[in-house]
Amino acid sequence: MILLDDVTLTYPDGEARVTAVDHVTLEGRPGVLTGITGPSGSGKSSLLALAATLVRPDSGRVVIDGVDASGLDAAARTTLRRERIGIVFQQPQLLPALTAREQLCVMAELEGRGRRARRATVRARVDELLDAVGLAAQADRRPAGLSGGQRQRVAIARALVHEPRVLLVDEPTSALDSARGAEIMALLSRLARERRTATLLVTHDVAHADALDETVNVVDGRATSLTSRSC
Ligand SMILES: Nc1ncnc2c1ncn2[C@@H]1O[C@H](COP(=O)(O)OP(=O)(O)OP(=O)(O)O)[C@@H](O)[C@H]1O
Repeated sequence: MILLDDVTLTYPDGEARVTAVDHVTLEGRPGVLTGITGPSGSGKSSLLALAATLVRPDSGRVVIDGVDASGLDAAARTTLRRERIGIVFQQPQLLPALTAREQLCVMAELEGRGRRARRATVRARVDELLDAVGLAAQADRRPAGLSGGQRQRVAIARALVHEPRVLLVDEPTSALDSARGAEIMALLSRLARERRTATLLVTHDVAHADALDETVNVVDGRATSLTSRSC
């Protein structure tokens, strides 16, 4: 679970400061895909950066799985991030020389799982994830041999290698046509449900709102409305 509790974030702007996030409270619960929508400049990316513990709020708390990240130093926040948070960026950012399977294995090694777990265990986990994102047949392909949607699927699987409790996704459909975009949104919805990951997803694209369980609309740094599919 992730809770942004009454968070405010400002940036320096000449002699003054610009308020990017203004007293926002937002919760991501296990198994729930929560969308963050709003116009350009409204503060969506800043909210995601707060959730990722990449920046500290000026006020308010960011609580991840019961741990208040706002009180931690940079090293402890990095550990928290590496253990409990997965991030999918707008562009998949894959390494050109590595196959889909290797992209995930490298991440498993970086996260220390390669040392702790037997190689065969890591390989089984990586293959299970590639299967879960529909890429079992493409596991040995490099990024150049994959479509844009397939590359984004690799990035999603890679973000889940260390079994994070929280998944943060930034505009995952912006480089895809609407059919591929809808497939990625359906995949993220299914993964959130099946893996019980609290998923926060920034999107401009209202066309994909159906896949979201909840939507927080942000305008001028403030959360103006919350819609829930279950209501
Ligand atoms: N590093 C920064 N320094 C100064 N101001 C910033 C910085 N990052 C964002 N801002 C300002 O904070 C506000 C919110 O920006 P943010 O990028 O979070 O919005 P956004 O909704 O993600 O926009 P977009 O959809 O265009 O990516 C804007 O006024 C922006 O200009």
